[in-house]
Amino acid sequence: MTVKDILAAIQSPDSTSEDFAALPLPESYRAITVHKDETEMFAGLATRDKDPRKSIHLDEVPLPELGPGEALVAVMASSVNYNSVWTSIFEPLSTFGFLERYGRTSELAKRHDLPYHIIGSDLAGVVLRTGPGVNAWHPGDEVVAHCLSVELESSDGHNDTMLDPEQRIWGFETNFGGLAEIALVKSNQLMPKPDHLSWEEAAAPGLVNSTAYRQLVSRNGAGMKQGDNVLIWGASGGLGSYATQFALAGGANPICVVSSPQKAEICRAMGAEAIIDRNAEGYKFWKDENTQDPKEWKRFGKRIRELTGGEDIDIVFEHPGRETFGASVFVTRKGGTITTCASTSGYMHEYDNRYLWMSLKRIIGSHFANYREAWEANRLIAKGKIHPTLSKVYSLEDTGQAAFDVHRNLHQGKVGVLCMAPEEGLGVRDQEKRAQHIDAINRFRNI
Ligand SMILES: C/C=C/C(=O)SCCNC(=O)CCNC(=O)[C@H](O)C(C)(C)COP(=O)(O)OP(=O)(O)OC[C@H]1O[C@@H](n2cnc3c(N)ncnc32)[C@H](O)[C@@H]1OP(=O)(O)O
Ligand SMILES: NC(=O)C1=CN([C@@H]2O[C@H](COP(=O)(O)OP(=O)(O)OC[C@H]3O[C@@H](n4cnc5c(N)ncnc54)[C@H](OP(=O)(O)O)[C@@H]3O)[C@@H](O)[C@H]2O)C=CC1
Repeated sequence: MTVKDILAAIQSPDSTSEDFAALPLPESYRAITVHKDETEMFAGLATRDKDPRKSIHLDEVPLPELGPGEALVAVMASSVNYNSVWTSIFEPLSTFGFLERYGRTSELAKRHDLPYHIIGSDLAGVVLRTGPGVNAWHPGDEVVAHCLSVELESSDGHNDTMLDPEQRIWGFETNFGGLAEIALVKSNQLMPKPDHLSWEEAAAPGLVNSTAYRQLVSRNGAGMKQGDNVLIWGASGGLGSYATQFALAGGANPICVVSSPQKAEICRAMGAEAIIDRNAEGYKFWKDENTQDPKEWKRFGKRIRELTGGEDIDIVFEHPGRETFGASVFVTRKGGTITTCASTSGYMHEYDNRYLWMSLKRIIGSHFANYREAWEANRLIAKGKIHPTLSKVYSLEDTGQAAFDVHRNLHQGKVGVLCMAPEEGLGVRDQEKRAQHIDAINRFRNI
């Protein structure tokens, strides 16, 4: 039995759940990996010069054993997330440390501690097998998977599953991720595939859409409300393209920051009106590596006031980190919120704390999304309220180039990867719903 036979079953309209259950599984499959014996390959290089094309491999790997509460999924498509860029440049840590630590927790978790790491935290595909105790999902189900892996044996995570002490991001802090022909997930990661989308469109939103939902909309994040002025950094990027949609759909007023006229145009096409091209306007928040320039924070704030009719920012959607954080804290209004989920440009932030405490502002740390938030975010995609922001699609062989594009900020929105799917555009089940949203679905394509 080979991956080709699985693909034939997926592509046949007559395949039943019983057919999928009866399909023998292959002994091995192709997967995108990084190698443990290469973690020092970029030692001494600047972050920018670490090239994912050199560290990312396409390997034939053995099929992992299926455990209780788990599912093996045939992956039709996946997407590149920035966490795969971090993995491939071994920053800020090598992810093999996460796999070793996980491996020490139980006999079953030992499977994850391997000399190769199969990466990827998104997928759209078809369930092949479920482990003991899985009743809600069956072979043949068309699914997407969110990337929250939790054990839930401690009460700490029982109200908010992100607070589980054994919380991990699948395909980053666990092995057997989505950039592969087959993936291993916990069955609670599975959600119905939005039926009006192709495989690659369905695989694009997962991680970033769920993260933006918690960070901006959920009460665990900023709890955005109608009329809020929301400053969105990287508004046409992975996270930002969903934050912009949530702001617009929720009656808020996004102030979109981007770095080119082309990206500004995408934000305008999404419906945003207040757009700042940080490149054209030449903001330089740091005079040198150690000194910020409050005059530049003020110039930025003045520009925001021009765009809002004199109002300041209720919520900052932060992720660039060191480069922007001082400005983000400054431009937030009295009582406003800075919500952060990352530090792409550096994790040691600096800001003037007087502007935080004297103006009663809050900084909220946010990370991915709990089970429920991920489900709600996927539901909005399925209902056609929020749309995938897929731009370019690569083959599995070219994943290194796809990750390079994201690392160098050469991409727009989300970059997709075809895993088992032989071509783009397959897997759409509801053409009528698709037709209603086709312009929005294609908004980021091939630009
Ligand atoms: C969904 C997608 C998301 C993204 O894309 S996010 C972006 C990508 N992700 C990242 O860049 C994050 C990568 N992760 C990390 O950098 C690290 O993962 C952390 C910095 C988050 C954590 O570092 P660590 O070394 O794993 O953990 P420690 O807590 O710093 O160190 C563990 C030791 O420190 C002790 N410790 C922890 N808290 C305390 C405390 N409050 N008081 C005293 N000790 C403490 C522990 O017990 C343990 O000790 P013992 O090493 O001896 O076992
Ligand atoms: N904690 C979590 O759960 C999650 C964290 N992340 C993290 O968030 C970060 C962003 O992810 P994602 O949105 O997918 O990545 P993308 O690269 O797709 O988008 C980020 C955007 O940020 C902007 N940007 C980058 N550097 C700077 C800078 N120095 N100053 C201002 N703007 C900048 C760029 O837009 P432009 O050039 O147009 O301004 C870029 O398009 C990554 O570090 C990632 O690891 C992502 C998802 C989940």
